[in-house]
Amino acid sequence: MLNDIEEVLYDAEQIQRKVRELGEQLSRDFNGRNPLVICVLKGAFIFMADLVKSMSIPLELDFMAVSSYGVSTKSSGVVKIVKDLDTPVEGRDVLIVEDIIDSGLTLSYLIDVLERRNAKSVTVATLFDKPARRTVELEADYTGFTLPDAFVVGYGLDYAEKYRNLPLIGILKPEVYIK
Ligand SMILES: O=P(O)(O)OC[C@H]1O[C@H](OP(=O)(O)OP(=O)(O)O)[C@H](O)[C@@H]1O
Ligand code: HPA
Ligand SMILES: [Mg+2]
Repeated sequence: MLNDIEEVLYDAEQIQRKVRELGEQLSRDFNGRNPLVICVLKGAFIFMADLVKSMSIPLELDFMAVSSYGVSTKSSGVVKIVKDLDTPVEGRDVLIVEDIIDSGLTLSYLIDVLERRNAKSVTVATLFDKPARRTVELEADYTGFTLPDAFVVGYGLDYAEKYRNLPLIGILKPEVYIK
């Protein structure tokens, strides 16, 4: 798997340190609000698991699966809800946990859905951000790392469902996806 990585951007230790900082910050900011923390599957599953372990306040979890990339390094532009939440969001302080914001299409769609369901507040925490690729204007409230304009994998992020289990984040060699 590591043979397919062109460059490691952040190793496991750097990621763990950042996730801990974000968790501590979120614990301070959401203290007393019992947030509904939403994991955007599949990509965010590792970040979510590590993040909530660093959050020392009462909170609830739920999961939503959306997909727009398929077997491609470019967004199809069509965001599909593959699995919806089990919990009503009306009146709740919602914290969306994302692995990466790239074009911004996934997140702008999700924010819209949650606002239409009358969430009390919608806050976004993303571990990675690729601002150079944005097609809709959008910024996260909490960001771990800003990345260059390259297709990355690891720490939950995939190419064609592979590499999610790498503990680091790295740039995928273009020859893996350019045939
Ligand atoms: O800002 P965007 O251009 O919308 O890209 C970001 C989204 O794309 C990826 O999900 P993907 O659709 O690949 O599904 P996955 O999480 O199951 O891999 C990633 O996990 C984000 O949710
Ligand atoms: O760079 C990326 N890698 C993996 N999945 C993604 N989804 C959006 N951008 C990316
Ligand atoms: Mg994906």
